[in-house]
Amino acid sequence: MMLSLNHVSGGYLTRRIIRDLTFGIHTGEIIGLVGLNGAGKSTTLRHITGTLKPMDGEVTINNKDWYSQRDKLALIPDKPYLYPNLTVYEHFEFIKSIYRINTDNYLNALLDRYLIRSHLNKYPFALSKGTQQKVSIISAMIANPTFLIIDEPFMGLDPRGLKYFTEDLNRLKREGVGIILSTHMLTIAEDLCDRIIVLHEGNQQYYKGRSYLSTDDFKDRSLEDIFFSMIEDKR
Ligand SMILES: Nc1ncnc2c1ncn2[C@@H]1O[C@H](COP(=O)(O)OP(=O)(O)OP(=O)(O)O)[C@@H](O)[C@H]1O
Repeated sequence: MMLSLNHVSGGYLTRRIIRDLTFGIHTGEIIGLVGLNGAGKSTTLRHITGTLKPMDGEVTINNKDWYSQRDKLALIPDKPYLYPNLTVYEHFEFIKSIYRINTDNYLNALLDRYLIRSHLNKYPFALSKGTQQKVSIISAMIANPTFLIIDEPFMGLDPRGLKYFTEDLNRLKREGVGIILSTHMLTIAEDLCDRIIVLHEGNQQYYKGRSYLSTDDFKDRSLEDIFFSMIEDKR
């Protein structure tokens, strides 16, 4: 199964932020999206999750229109969006009811893994930022998505949470989930991602492992090195 962006341009009202993006996310792979502040990473992800409609082009899942396939997507946003009037426990119950899923074993395992059990009866305002982030991560995982869309997930996590989260992303990939994640953490992206898209001033460039897909110029150079050469060249 594949989620595809076909010549997608878009932005806000009349302001075009991303231009002519064309790439696919296969199930069982992790794609990284990197770029400077304001490059359009979150805007790209908002087009994938349907929060924004493309001005041109289209987003499809397995060649079907996005809308009919939207239950295959889950989002971990950069700022956790938790319902203020629900406790953590009620939050998970709500997710289970709207996705009509019974994932209690999985949920229980994740509660222990992310140390959330002692927070189950708390409301979001009483949680630390990182704990809110973990609730958001678990909510997306128990929805059993085919494609997981993640916006800068690493910032608020403690080292333990970060370790388990990166392990979980690799596990989900092995289980056949397609993942796209935006991040500023280049070294994590390089370790985790099968392919990386560098967004810069509306352009997309690909980087895979240590070999650049279309030219020899980038062979054997780190993502950080390539990233800086891409953005500094264009100043
Ligand atoms: N809701 C919005 N309304 C209008 N313009 C917006 C909105 N959100 C973002 N923008 C603009 O779109 C451009 C791209 O922003 P976006 O948040 O996609 O960048 P980003 O690559 O995710 O940045 P960061 O690394 O800082 O998170 C910026 O110029 C920003 O000002």
